[in-house]
Amino acid sequence: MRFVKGHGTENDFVILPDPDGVLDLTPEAVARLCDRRAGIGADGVLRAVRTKATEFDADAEWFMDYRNADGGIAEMCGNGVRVFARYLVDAGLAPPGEWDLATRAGLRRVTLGPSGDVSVEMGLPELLGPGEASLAGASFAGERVSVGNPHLACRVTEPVAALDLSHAPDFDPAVFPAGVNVEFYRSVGERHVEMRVYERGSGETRSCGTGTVAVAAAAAHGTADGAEWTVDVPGGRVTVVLDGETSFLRGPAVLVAEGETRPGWI
Ligand SMILES: N[C@@H](CCC[C@H](N)C(=O)O)C(=O)O
Repeated sequence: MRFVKGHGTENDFVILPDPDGVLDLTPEAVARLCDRRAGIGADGVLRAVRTKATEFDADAEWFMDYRNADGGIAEMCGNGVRVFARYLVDAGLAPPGEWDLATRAGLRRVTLGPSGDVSVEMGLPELLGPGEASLAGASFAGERVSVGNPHLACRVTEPVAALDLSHAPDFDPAVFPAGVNVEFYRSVGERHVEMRVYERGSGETRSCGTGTVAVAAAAAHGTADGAEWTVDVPGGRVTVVLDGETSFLRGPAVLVAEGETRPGWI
């Protein structure tokens, strides 16, 4: 099985080229690929399949089939879209410029040159009201946000580096029946926040694109039309623009390796 490895602010992915949709990608295979000791290691898998080879009906040539490291399916992955677009352009499967790709959360418009940062239109983040999570016995109030996938953005006052994210935050499954990605963010300047995240299905990651949009939306709370937010994550920095009708996520997308899994391993 051919693969490419890439990351966006160190949120890393195994990309599986599967233009004709012939791969039988089981949750177990995804978990093995993502295993950091016994596999290639990644926060998730991006299967690159032509939309016409899927059950989805969308006006885009390519569909991003995203899976979390535990093998579960998620609706959207902001950094994944950026890395996926960089892969398609690098492989000559899509042109530099502006075009749509299909995801389970709908079409996403990407903008990119032959190299460098990738920007993706993420849609309007939906603020859904208050929520709560607890971590190491402490309770954190947050804002529930949908960016196609579910988030709880919790504002904190201490540096986020001080948080113990070695265990998953607890939350009320009645409030988050499909699970939730939990972000902790602190304001460090004007429209500038630092953030850490514990992702559903992947654990703590060094960045989460949809999470950065959720955090910017929660911090702005509907007051920042046209405003540009800087979000620092453990893996680097991204920019989020909220314009009242949609949002944009911009940041680096890097391909680092490619190869072939050993026959019979998966
Ligand atoms: N890292 C991603 C989000 C991936 C999906 C998430 N773990 C979920 O289950 O919703 C991003 O960059 O947005």
